[in-house]
Amino acid sequence: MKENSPKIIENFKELAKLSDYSFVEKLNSDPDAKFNAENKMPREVFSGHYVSVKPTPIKDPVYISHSKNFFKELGFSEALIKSDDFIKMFSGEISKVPQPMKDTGWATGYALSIYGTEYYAQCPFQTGNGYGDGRAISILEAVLNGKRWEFQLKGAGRTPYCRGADGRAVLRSSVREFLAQEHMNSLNVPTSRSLTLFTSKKEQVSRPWFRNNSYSKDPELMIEEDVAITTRVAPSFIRVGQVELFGRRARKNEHSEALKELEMIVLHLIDREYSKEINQDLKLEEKVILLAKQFQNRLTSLVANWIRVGYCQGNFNSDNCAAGGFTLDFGPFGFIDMFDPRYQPWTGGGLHFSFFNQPQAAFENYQSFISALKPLLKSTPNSLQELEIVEKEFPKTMQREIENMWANKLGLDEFDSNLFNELINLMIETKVDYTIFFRELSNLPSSIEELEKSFYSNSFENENLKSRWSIWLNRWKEKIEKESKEELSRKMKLVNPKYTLREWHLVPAYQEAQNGNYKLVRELQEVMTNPYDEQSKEIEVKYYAKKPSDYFGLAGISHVSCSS
Ligand SMILES: Nc1ncnc2c1ncn2[C@@H]1O[C@H](COP(=O)(O)OP(=O)(O)OP(=O)(O)O)[C@@H](O)[C@H]1O
Ligand SMILES: [Mg+2]
Repeated sequence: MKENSPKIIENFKELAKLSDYSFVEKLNSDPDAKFNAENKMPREVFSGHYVSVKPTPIKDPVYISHSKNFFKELGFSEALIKSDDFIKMFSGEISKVPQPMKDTGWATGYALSIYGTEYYAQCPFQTGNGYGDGRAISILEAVLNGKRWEFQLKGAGRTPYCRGADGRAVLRSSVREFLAQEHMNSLNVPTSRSLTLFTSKKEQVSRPWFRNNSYSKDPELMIEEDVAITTRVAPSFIRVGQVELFGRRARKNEHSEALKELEMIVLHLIDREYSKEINQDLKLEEKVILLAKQFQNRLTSLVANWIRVGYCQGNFNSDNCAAGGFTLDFGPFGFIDMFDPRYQPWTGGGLHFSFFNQPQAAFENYQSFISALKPLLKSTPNSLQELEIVEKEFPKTMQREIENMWANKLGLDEFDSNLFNELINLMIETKVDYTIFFRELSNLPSSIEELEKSFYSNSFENENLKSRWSIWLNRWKEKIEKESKEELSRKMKLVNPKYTLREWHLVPAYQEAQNGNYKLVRELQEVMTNPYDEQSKEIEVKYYAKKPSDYFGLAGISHVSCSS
């Protein structure tokens, strides 16, 4: 028992000793950084994998929450969250950290493809050289209990990639990201992790938003919001877009080191995210093929998991797609209430990133990733061909993952397309609450009435619909009959969460936080980090509930216009 429990890091000095910045040391830094005093103005970054940037701290940081679970996993003592040095660091003040910690952070450039099309327009210089981490700054790498982690502040001020924006994140979006990220982990879906959440009452920034009780799809005014910094943690923050940036430069031979820099970032990605699966001694081309296969496995499994838990990443561009195959960027996200395959919570996102289109969006990102790898195989045509074969397998792999996921959600040994298609039709026609429906189904109901609490409309007035539901339920029951009832119900409840983080739960939590009351944020954190468990009656009444009808179509609840 003892051997497995992590070594506890009692204080900040011990944490400092464990820092180890191999990222910064192995990769190329932007050679122009030294000519720019602070690197906080938009400018083109032509080469190098990262730019050194000092974060801009938020003044008089106010603690809102930290992840107790993740502290435990890292071996962080709870005392750390009370330490002034720790609070300073994770609210952006790193100028006086003890060595070997570094007193500068780093931001990385990345490219943008939207649904597989390369974009340059979002870069202020129209070259792509000014696009990247505009407000995310990594500040620490450390090996903790044998595992390497990168710590990144979101909302820590301007970088060369800020494009003239303020480099800040507001309290609203930071509360959403902090909670959703931890929730995702507790749903057993791979994700970057939340460490801490701090706000400041001393700085406000403006964001486009809606009037109260508005139904507008477009933002109607600018509102002032307090700033905040969340720290997220992952083995790396390499995005598909980042590999693409170097892939594009190599393809166009933009400078003499371009191909070398692509190779470096790809090998680095393998080191950081795929070292277990890909042997160090293989040749470059073999590594590239394995990377393509492994990323395919992870990405397809990730998207199947998102659908399983009702999550929609409303802006699944290549720059929001982590090359390690985990969830990244909890901005324009939503957890679905009423089932609709076209659900898209973010008004800026478009239908191509809607709920059931996520597998296709993932494929587009995957193709962008593969294109970025191709320059590395120019001199090995056989490997290039093999890579293209792997690429073409994506839809099949995705299909397999999705079908397995549906089979598990329904407690079946095997996917049954007839049963599934009829269910989807019924769910759409009846307007069911996605989470409640599958959780109630996990109780193995004997009649369709037992599922009614997940229905938004009074469907049983429609005899035809009612009889179709009964037929469906009977057919489903025939399929599951072989198993022990208790065991099956238990298994289904492990994949069908009882609690998901709905927007109308988040709204009062961040609104109260804006007033200095963090009780709801902490309550939501507690509930949503145990999403599969039965919790108290009071919690059930409050959170295991359909979206109230007044909220349908309401701006800020049913859809968001600004995720930052
Ligand atoms: N307030 C801001 N100041 C500077 N840059 C910003 C700001 N908001 C967004 N950006 C940048 O705009 C780009 C697109 O934003 P997007 O909403 O996808 O990302 P994000 O939520 O900031 O960050 P991430 O993907 O790092 O979680 C990103 O490169 C991001 O860094
Ligand atoms: Mg983003």
